[in-house]
Amino acid sequence: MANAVKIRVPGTTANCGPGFDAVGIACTIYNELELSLSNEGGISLEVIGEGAGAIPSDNSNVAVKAIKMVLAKTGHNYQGIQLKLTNNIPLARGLGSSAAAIVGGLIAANELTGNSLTKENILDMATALEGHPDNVAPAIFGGITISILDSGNTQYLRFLPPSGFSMVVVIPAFNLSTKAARKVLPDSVPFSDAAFNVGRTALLVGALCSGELKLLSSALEDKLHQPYREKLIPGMAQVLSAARQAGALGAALSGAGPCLIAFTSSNPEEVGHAMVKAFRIHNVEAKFHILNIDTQGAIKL
Ligand SMILES: Nc1ncnc2c1ncn2[C@@H]1O[C@H](COP(=O)(O)OP(=O)(O)OP(=O)(O)O)[C@@H](O)[C@H]1O
Ligand SMILES: N[C@@H](CCO)C(=O)O
Repeated sequence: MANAVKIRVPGTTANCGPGFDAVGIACTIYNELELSLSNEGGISLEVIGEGAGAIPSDNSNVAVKAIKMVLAKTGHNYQGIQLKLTNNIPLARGLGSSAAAIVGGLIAANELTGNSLTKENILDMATALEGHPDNVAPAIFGGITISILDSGNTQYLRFLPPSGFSMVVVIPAFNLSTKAARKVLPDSVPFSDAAFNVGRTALLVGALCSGELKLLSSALEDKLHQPYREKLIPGMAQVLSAARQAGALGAALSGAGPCLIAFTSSNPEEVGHAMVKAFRIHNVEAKFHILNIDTQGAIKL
């Protein structure tokens, strides 16, 4: 058996309202991925926690795809891939579970093959596997990231806000795959909706950079994806409104959903309970986590 490595990767909330496919925040909820590579044998997988019994143990596993991508790129021919996943990030809920698996797989395989890839190489590879950079960038670098694809390369900016806030993530008891949540999006949008989002996204980044958090109320508004995804999440508008009424600075869909996220600087418990109650009125059971910004990104343990 070749040496083994353990990587911890944060969950992430993407879009943050208007910043579709571009803005993401690393959150203090973590998965751990332990990898061993050997010359013989196939794929073996142990999953503890979220996704146990549901995550595939063959080549369709996104962590395995990521590991194989590194092996191919670095010219290694290991046949044995032994994986142990300890998962806290719920699957297909909008907290970047697939990004965490991809980033964990890429970084672990890079560690075991001589660390020849830079974090920027890892970001490009992760974006190629995930399809968009907004979850993988904060999972790698921590903090808040703005990331875009430019001629096949991922450009990113990472920063931390000057003043802290809590994120209340409400997790309903049903899955929604990103694939399904992207299918409901239109091919084109009215010019006025695009302009609406350009302004809100600029305001969002400015508010987060400057600490002018009271601007989040308007800065989290979106017309590019949330209105189309609302039909997939019973009670979404009412839950977001309940968060604001309970004192949140603003609220939005987390990633592709179905989690909803509220940003608050004072009373996260109250906001969480109000959101869960609003979901229950629509016959959706839910629980909430109070998360902060993870500043480290993926690390070797
Ligand atoms: N720890 C894991 N190991 C391997 N595969 C995983 C793991 N976690 C999630 N996946 C795969 O990723 C899929 C979920 O990805 P999807 O993009 O739909 O949701 P998400 O990443 O949780 O949400 P979002 O992208 O909206 O934040 C799962 O169905 C599973 O196939
Ligand atoms: N930007 C992505 C995030 C989910 O992976 C989306 O909204 O589809």
